Amino acid sequence: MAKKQFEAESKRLLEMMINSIYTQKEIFLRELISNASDATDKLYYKALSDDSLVFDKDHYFIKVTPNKEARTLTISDTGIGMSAEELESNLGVIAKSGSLAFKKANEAKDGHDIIGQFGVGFYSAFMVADKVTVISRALGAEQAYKWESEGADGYAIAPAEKETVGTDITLTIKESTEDDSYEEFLEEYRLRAIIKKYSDFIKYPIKMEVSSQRPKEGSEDEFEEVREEQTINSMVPIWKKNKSELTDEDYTNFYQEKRYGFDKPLKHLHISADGAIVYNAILFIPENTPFDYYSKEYEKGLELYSSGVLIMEKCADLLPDYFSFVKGMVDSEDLSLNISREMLQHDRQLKLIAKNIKNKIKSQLQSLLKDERESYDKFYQSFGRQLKYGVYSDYGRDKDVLIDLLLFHSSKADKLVTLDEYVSRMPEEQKYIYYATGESKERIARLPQTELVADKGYEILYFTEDIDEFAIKMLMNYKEKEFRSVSSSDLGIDSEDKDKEAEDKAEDNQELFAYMKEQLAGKVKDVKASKRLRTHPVCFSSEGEVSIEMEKILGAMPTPGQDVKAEKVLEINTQHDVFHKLQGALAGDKDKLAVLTNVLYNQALLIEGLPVEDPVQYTNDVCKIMA
Ligand SMILES: Nc1ncnc2c1ncn2[C@@H]1O[C@H](COP(=O)(O)OP(=O)(O)OP(=O)(O)O)[C@@H](O)[C@H]1O
Repeated sequence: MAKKQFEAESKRLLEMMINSIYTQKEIFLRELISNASDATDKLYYKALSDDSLVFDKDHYFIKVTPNKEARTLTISDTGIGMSAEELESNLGVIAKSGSLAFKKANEAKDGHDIIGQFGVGFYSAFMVADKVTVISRALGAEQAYKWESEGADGYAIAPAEKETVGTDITLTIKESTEDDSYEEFLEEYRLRAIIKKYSDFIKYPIKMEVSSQRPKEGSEDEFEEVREEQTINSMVPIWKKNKSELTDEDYTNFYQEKRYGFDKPLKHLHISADGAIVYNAILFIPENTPFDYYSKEYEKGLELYSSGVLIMEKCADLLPDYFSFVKGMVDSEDLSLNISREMLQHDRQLKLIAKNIKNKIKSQLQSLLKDERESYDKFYQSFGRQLKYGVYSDYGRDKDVLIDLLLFHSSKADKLVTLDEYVSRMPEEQKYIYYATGESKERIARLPQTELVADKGYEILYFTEDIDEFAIKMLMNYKEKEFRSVSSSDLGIDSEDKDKEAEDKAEDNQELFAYMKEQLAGKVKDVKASKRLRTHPVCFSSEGEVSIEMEKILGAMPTPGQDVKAEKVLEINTQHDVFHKLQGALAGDKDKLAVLTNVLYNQALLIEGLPVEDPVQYTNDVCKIMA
């Protein structure tokens, strides 16, 4: 059977190309500037093997010239140019990349990276132009040629005049419609912004004539507008510079110029990786929490460059959620781009980079914690909560990465402590890592439930954020020491006398506790003599997985029908005077016992920061006692 070639309907293909590949029109400029840069790189390569050519980088530039009256935008370069045949084959055949062919023929790899590879970027000009005119003179040729096209209808090539080697591409910008404005592509400020955004690190100067204000000659306070040619791009990417040449100030300037944040970076990381995957990255840990950081509006991600050209403004896949505060950029020549350069074809390389970056950030944070504790504390103030969310989310999948980066308030230190610090100073007989939850350190320190643990001289971690206890539940233990809430029914503390005493009291006071329990039916699971209270009369402890703090947090969430309750146990201090009142009331005045029970129950609620269920009843009961 005879084999036939597919026929591409070029017109349709061009239309599809123009209208469906790119999501943003502005990238046409990136594509044309990248082509101009490739054309100049080709001269450089030629000079490597041709002694008659001298390549002096300073002689080459790219120029962008808008002309509002004529509605044109011209991109000129001093690169290698194209002959009539090259115009025909490179611009007349969609998906034919002269640049890719050139790159393959010149395997040299020394930082002059040819950008083009798909052979389609040029046609993106038709997204904003009705007509594209290319005038080009090839290196070594006397005659220049003009290629002109109005898009799908085809193109024409004819001899033309051009004094110097290189290419001028002139776009006749489309008229604006109701939906789309094209005028912006003739505006100086807009062109400058697009160049800065995508092509800032093109290694040849991108020049444009711009207006600026200058003090008038002979006058101190008068200014005049002048037109002058300026180089818009920074050219040398800071990440390609030698680390030893760069100061902290250089990095801070880069951070601010790139508008990664309005603050100063707390720390930077400069990575030049050339292992399994080659990439450069500059990453920043910001000093302050961005105002929208803990909201769903916040978008994580790093800028992604391929050979110095911006591909994606926020590549989310490069950062795990728990490090979403990190800002910065990654540049790699090893990425498999898709045709629009807006996405990556397959993400093996990206996954490798992301993994590498994650490890680097973690080690950076670890050394900050070890060597610059004050800075780490500052960082933790801003982003510690995110690390704790990281421990909790995905069923604790990443807890091992994060566990040593966590800090908590403590009963024994003015500053935040790590779990390692806590465990390393635990007395030998201490079984658990104790924690207590509450609104603030001060309030937690006053909680009756902490009395026994504190009396024992054990350190207590103070959990002041909603996420703390949830994260700890996910961790379960640290260095084989289990976490235990000071409110839990079993504190694992041997206080035999107390235990015995409480058991005897329970025995003796069975009737009293049973009566109180009945009074509080549906509200508490049990009423019993406390082993943990020393001076306070009453408190709650909880049984089961849900703590009282968790009940509060879950109760405050706007999820209807989610009524998760802790199993509360009302603990009574049998050493306290009020206990004798209870005993007396059981024998003589049941009504009074009911009043006392209700008041004690509500007091336990108040201590926990839970709402009193019936404030009128409660105050009336208090008054009954007072009267
Ligand atoms: N300014 C220029 N000077 C010299 N040659 C050019 C110029 N612009 C385009 N070309 C030639 O035209 C070819 C097609 O350009 P086009 O932008 O469509 O694709 P590309 O740059 O090769 O690939 P990509 O689609 O990845 O950008 C280029 O490969 C190059 O050979």
